[in-house]
Amino acid sequence: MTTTPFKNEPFVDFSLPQNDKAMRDALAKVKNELGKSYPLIINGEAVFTNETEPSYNPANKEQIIGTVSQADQKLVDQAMEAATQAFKTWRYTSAEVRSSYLLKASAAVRRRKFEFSAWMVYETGKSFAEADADVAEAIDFMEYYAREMLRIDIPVPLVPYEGELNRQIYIPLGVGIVIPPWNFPLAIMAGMATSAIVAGNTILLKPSPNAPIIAAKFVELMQELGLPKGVLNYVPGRPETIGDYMTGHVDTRFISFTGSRDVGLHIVEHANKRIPGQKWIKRVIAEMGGKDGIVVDSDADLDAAATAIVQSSFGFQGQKCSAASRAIIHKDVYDTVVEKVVQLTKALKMGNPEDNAYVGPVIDDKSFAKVQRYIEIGKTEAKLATGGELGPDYGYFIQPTIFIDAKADSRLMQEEIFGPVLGMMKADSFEEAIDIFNSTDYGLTGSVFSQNEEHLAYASERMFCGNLYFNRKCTGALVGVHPFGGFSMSGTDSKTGGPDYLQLFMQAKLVSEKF
Ligand SMILES: NC(=O)c1ccc[n+]([C@@H]2O[C@H](COP(=O)([O-])OP(=O)(O)OC[C@H]3O[C@@H](n4cnc5c(N)ncnc54)[C@H](O)[C@@H]3O)[C@@H](O)[C@H]2O)c1
Ligand SMILES: N[C@@H](CCC=O)C(=O)O
Repeated sequence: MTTTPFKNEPFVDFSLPQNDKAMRDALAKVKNELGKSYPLIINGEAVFTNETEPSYNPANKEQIIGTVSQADQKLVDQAMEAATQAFKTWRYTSAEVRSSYLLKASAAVRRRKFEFSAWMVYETGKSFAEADADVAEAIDFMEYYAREMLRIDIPVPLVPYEGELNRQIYIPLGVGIVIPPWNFPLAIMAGMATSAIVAGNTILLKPSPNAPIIAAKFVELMQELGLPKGVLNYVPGRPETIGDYMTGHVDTRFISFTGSRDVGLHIVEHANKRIPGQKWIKRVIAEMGGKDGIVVDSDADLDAAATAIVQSSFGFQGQKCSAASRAIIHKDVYDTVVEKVVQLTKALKMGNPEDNAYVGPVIDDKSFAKVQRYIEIGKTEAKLATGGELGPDYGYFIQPTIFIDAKADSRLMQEEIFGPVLGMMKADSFEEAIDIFNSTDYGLTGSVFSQNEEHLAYASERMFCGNLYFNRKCTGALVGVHPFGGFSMSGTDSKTGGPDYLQLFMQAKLVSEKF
């Protein structure tokens, strides 16, 4: 199958009236669809259960986006059986056919991009631009992985050996459990689901309880495309009811998880217990938290640095694993950078994502309480420079908050908050700034603003993070361009959107023919 070369999906320019109108029309259309009930999808069939869970709009706590049926362990077994049966044929389906489903899906999402963005505005409180970037990334993942599967399907050249024909091929693993987070509810969910299935596996997709409707809409789309039944099973359910059951299931061959450090570590530990009758070591791909930072050198472009700090810290209310929750500034420019960052932050508009406000709500009551706890902790560890107050009480709104004169080993600067809270501190030297950056358990993203080539070379070698950016923000990796994943407690460095990713869901087989 020939395809055009991969290129990233362009972002929508909402400053153009026609795009702004298209988005608002999509919001109106989706608003009329709020409140529906969504079933499990097992073996291509809709399964409604008595147990259901509502998904709420974080910007309007009373508004129900939809209610979702909930799987119990019996239904997980049914889904596991469906996936196991489907694997028997899907595994031998050609790479071209498997890839074609992803190309059709990306085209369908592209046609409906405003609609999918509208679902994210309602279900997760994303601004227009953040929702569009999520949709664009979902399209990119599918376009990229479709092409990657075709590339991997061509055996790599081995050392020639007289009288033998040898080739190394990649074959799928089996039935996987795909467990995405809520914060990139289409992009990461779709990327995780389609990478596993294009590699020839079949899956049980357990969506986040905070974003099950968007996942349901995506699964509907895959079904409309005719994806064979049993390949993608939609199995929402309470983690405490089915989480360990799924990841500890004897028929589970691999787990693709993206989420918090604690849950990721729990899954790694739980999946490593061999179940009687289990014929393999479960493979776990886990992408976890971050405590990312931006280092500003004494010779940096201070306006560019300040803008990048604010974008990286408060885009989507700081609810990104890549978000800059730390700014580490050379002492010579500290006061100037603090002043610029505080000024830019005070200018950010908080409001309803439906009105395209830049700062929307945090995702739910638990996050709302957690961020407030860290603001109180921050007040004991550093100096509050701006923010710290709550927004309108019809949603989970918290002002973008900045603490200055923070200490490297404080909780504020060590623990993932996952909200609109930034800690700023000064470093006596560039080298000390790099040491401070490296002083957490995480290693996901980081940026350096400097015009000193030697310092950039030093950072390239010494800054310990999976995604290191020079003179730009530390969020917004592009599929194929910035393979994404981190070290230490940020996960297994799976590098989503990169040339090594699909092989994580496959195993290499050597075929040797003597003639
Ligand atoms: N490294 C990355 O690429 C990346 C990307 C996005 C988010 N994240 C991280 O994810 C976190 C935010 O997402 P979240 O709140 O959804 O994380 P979370 O860990 O609370 O949940 C992630 C997923 O795990 C499920 N889950 C929870 N307990 C489980 C269990 N015992 N067994 C099976 N599944 C279980 C949840 O239902 C959800 O689907 C942050 O820490 C963020 O840094 C990391
Ligand atoms: N890949 C995204 C972050 C995903 C985690 O939340 C970025 O690069 O900003």
